[in-house]
Amino acid sequence: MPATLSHQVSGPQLADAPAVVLLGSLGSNRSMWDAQVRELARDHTVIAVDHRGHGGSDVVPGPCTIADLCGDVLALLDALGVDRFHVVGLSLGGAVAQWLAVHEPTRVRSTALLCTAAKFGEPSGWVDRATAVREGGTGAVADAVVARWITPGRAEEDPALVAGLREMILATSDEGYAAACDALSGWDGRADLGRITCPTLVVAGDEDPSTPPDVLRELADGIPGAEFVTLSPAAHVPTVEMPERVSEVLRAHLTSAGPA
Ligand SMILES: O=C(O)CC1=CCC(=O)O1
Repeated sequence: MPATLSHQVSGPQLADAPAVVLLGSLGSNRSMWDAQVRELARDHTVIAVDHRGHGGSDVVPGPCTIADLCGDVLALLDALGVDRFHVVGLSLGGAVAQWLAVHEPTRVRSTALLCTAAKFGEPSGWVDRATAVREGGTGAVADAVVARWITPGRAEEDPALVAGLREMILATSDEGYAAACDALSGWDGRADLGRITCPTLVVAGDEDPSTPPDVLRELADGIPGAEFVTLSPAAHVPTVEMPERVSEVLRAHLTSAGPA
């Protein structure tokens, strides 16, 4: 049964305005896309979404899979009357975007995969993180996670940005966060990458310790015709660290992918 997802629809809601779905990382909410929403909503219907257990979305107790998260997004889009869409996903959101591109090829117009992976390391790391959060809450991991989101140089210059991101993680439901870790532990999309046929952009952060550029390069190499861009200086969440550059790269991708 799909979860009801908190979301924000921005921009022209006309039949001819292409829809763009924005899906964020583990422990985030849709405010991580605020800058990109402002830019892209000038001429797209932008749907920024909170994953289940994140932001204002339903919390569904117990483990889930990437396919479950995709089912939530598809149910939301069906309810909004959106048939075809571009999907932009960062990290966890990028796994959801990959799955959608593989399994819903007639609906997905293009994908942009930011700071993500076809497999996020060994499953045991995610099982351990899920246990840590179920036992100690998101506070048990927040400092370590936020240190990977922003480059050390930027974190030193902008402690308010770091504090805001930490709050975002702390505001995520403990069970929602842990369930998303379960989804990441079971995620391995490597065998399916060749089935992604839509225009695809892959974006790396040059200082991303979670999904370093070689992981993104491997992802791009597995997807026929994928374009690859590295942002610098950027860690795991460039949408907040270098928002204008991310908006520019996404606009160029959406323009070249076209509405069809
Ligand atoms: O939280 C992290 O360590 C990085 C990450 C992996 C998947 C995701 O969404 O964030």
